Amino acid sequence: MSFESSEFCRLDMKWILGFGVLIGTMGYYWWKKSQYTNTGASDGKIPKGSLGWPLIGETLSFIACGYSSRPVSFMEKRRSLYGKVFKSHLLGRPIIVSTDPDVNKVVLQNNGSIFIPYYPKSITELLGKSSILQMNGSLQKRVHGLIGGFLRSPQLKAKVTKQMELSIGLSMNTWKDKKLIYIQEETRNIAFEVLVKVLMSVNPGEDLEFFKREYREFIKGLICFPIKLPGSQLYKSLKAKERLLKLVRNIVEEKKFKLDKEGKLDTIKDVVEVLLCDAGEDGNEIQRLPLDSSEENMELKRRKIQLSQEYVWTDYISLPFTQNVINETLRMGNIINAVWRKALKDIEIKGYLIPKEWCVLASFGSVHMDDKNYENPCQFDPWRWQKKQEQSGTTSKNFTPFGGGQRLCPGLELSRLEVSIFLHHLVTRYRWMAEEDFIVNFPTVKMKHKMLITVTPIST
Ligand code: HEM
Repeated sequence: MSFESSEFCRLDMKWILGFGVLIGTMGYYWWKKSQYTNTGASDGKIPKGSLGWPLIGETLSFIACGYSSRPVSFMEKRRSLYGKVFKSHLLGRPIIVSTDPDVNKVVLQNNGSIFIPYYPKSITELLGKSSILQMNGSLQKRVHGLIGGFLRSPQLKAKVTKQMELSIGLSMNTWKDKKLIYIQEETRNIAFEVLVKVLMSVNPGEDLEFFKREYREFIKGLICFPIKLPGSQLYKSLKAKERLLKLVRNIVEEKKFKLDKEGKLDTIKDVVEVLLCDAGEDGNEIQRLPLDSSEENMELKRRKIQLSQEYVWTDYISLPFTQNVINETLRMGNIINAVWRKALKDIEIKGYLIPKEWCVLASFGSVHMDDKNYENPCQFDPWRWQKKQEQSGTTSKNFTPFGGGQRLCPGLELSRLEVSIFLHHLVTRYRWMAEEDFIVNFPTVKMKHKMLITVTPIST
């Protein structure tokens, strides 16, 4: 290439680059402006906030806060700048973030008609189109009703209780010799075993180990960059899902074959059978005991031994202080810290406009960790729940670990029951000292060092 032509090329490149930057900047400002003004008649009422950088918006600080020990700091910072409801741009979408319990309540209560679930792409890719979180209208209601009816049924709870006792017994019997226990691993294994049993009647063995292994890989991709190339986390998780589905399909086919052959099932054993038979049962009332001290678990155990009685599932959830401990754990743990929705039409809540097609992030974590709703929110204080009835700040709109409205978690009672059983056997069999540890919130909530404890058996 001659001097002139390479010089021309350099000049040309400068022009192209300069032009590119100009177009890019104009595009950015046009794009930003359009996000403020594309709402026609309702212009000007969109909550305040920043849309951040083109394309990535404020995603990087959102994720960085998620990895920190205080994931709600992303919300807190913006709440102090713009108010309880603010605008942002996350994971490729303009979004309205609500840390206001009243707004969250309206979002939860208007499922289907105004808001539909709208989770990040990695989640929807992994859960797939047939996930209940992607169902709407009458189909969602029907599937929710079937699953909920089954999960709340006293028969299932009785069965889960026996299984939990068995699993916990096997696990805790080995603790005497170990002394050092990774409590997170133990509880995860127990909960997983019981869940897979409840869903598909899978017993300990090769299949269960396969489920555990693949599920671990699957869950890693729930919040990640939505890139499906070989080697990426999403790709690996999708492959794990394929392998999981293959096994699930085999299990369902076997059950179907049996059902077709025999015409009906004598007893319904798991969620898959509920869905195949399309039948469910309603839950019953829980009797609460008047005790309210931390000794209640010991008291229950002594009573059971004295009367030579077996535990029934209602025993475990009748202990009010234990329920307070679980409430407080759910409040601070924020396992599901927010739900994601999309507005089907323009809607105004408390003076905030949520334009059609915009995404809404109803942040439960921010409400649970707000000192306006909970005094000293960073302090683990189960006693606060004893005053719950009198405290105006601790009403149900301020406590939504299981969501609300039509999509209220159907596994709510079962989860609480499982934790109650575990806590009962833990506090009545062992004393423990915990090593220092802290919560990691991304991509799922867990303890950084798997929560190591040193246990000492107690005699009763
Ligand atoms: C501590 C444990 C759990 C927590 C914190 C939790 C939390 C939640 C939340 C917040 C939602 C609402 C999602 C939304 O509105 O978009 C939900 C939905 C759901 N949960 Fe749970 N959950 C737990 C355990 C379980 C268990 C054990 C099961 C089943 C055995 C379960 C099954 C479901 C289902 C099927 C839905 C979808 C309901 C629908 O969209 O109609 N959950 N859960």
